[in-house]
Amino acid sequence: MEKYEQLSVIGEGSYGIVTKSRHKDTNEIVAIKRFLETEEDTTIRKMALREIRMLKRLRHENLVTLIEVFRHRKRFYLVFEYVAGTLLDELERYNGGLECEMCRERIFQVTRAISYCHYNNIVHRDVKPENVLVSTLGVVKLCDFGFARLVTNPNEACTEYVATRWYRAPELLVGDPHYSSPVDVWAIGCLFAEMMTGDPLFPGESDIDQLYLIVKLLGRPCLRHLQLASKNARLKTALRIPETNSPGLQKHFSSWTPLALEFLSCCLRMDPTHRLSCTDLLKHRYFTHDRFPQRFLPSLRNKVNTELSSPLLRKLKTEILMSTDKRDERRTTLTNWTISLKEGSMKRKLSGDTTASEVISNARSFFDSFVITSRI
Ligand SMILES: Nc1ncnc2c1ncn2[C@@H]1O[C@H](COP(=O)(O)OP(=O)(O)OP(=O)(O)O)[C@@H](O)[C@H]1O
Repeated sequence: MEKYEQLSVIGEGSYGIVTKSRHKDTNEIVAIKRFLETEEDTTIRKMALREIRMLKRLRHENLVTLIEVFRHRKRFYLVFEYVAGTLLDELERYNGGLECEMCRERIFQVTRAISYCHYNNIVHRDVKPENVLVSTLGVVKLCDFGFARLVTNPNEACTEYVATRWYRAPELLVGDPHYSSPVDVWAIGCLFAEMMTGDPLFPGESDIDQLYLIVKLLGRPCLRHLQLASKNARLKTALRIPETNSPGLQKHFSSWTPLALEFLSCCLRMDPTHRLSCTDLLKHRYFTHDRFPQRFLPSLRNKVNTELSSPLLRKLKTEILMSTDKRDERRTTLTNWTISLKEGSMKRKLSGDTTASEVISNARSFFDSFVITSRI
């Protein structure tokens, strides 16, 4: 801990505190998440270890980068690249909602980040504006994997958890133990509507009120969820709204373009099995009708490379340097390196004699996201 100087507190969560800090030797600005005492408290220990495990598995340009993890006086510390803003800041700054193209850029990146998590069998479970970090150039980096869960067996029951209510899917509100990745898709829909209008779509004051607001706009839950809700007298009251009174999204957002509306409705289907997957959302005409991904992705990659948040670059640089012959760790030019890159089942070996930033930009030109699997 001595190598970092704390500058300010950025966020205080239920399980710890996040500070903006400076690496004393390199002047690098980082965000450090310090968990509450982790030795004695098993919940916090589990939470910290879960977040570390998840973050180590995941590397993507739209996910926050974990630089290092250490323990000091019985606590876990997670050191992240520092990202200057959040979607919540943007929502506060742009009263009445973000400009349409900005909404599309933000939600596209959020969907990419979650699609990558789902591809790796990870459900984030706490997608909300505070957890969508946004860099100065507009690069989205999803953070907070404290609630994230690895799902390998779709029939496995999940434990109940307390994620932010306003973005909670109907299946969570009725206590369906078999929820999965569609809960993140629901949250994407809520986030999108909030970006477009500036107001939270379902600002429930209690779990019952939350379900009531959803049903009031979108109509009744699916049969399975109605059956689950019928076992709970309080939930039953939330569902006592005649179907004809639910205006639906089209009436509610009558000024939206048809494609934006259709995208939203694909996220906010009451039956989770009818919601689109993130992979399909990325192919939705809302994004593709004017070749937006083809224009946006190269510019995103440029931004990422420009920002190549020095922590990420330095971490990778150090990793690569450490695994070379260690002749001179200070030099920026690497010689005779070989790294294997892997994205999903695709593998590629790169070799050369160049700088670490070129290694990374080479890697990025081959893959959207990558993990370095071996280095010489
Ligand atoms: N790398 C970062 N750069 C800048 N800000 C960050 C970074 N990581 C987290 N934050 C800010 O700190 C807040 C709290 O972080 P995080 O959500 O990881 O902690 P938490 O204890 O799990 O909080 P919560 O109880 O809200 O889930 C985030 O919502 C975000 O606004």
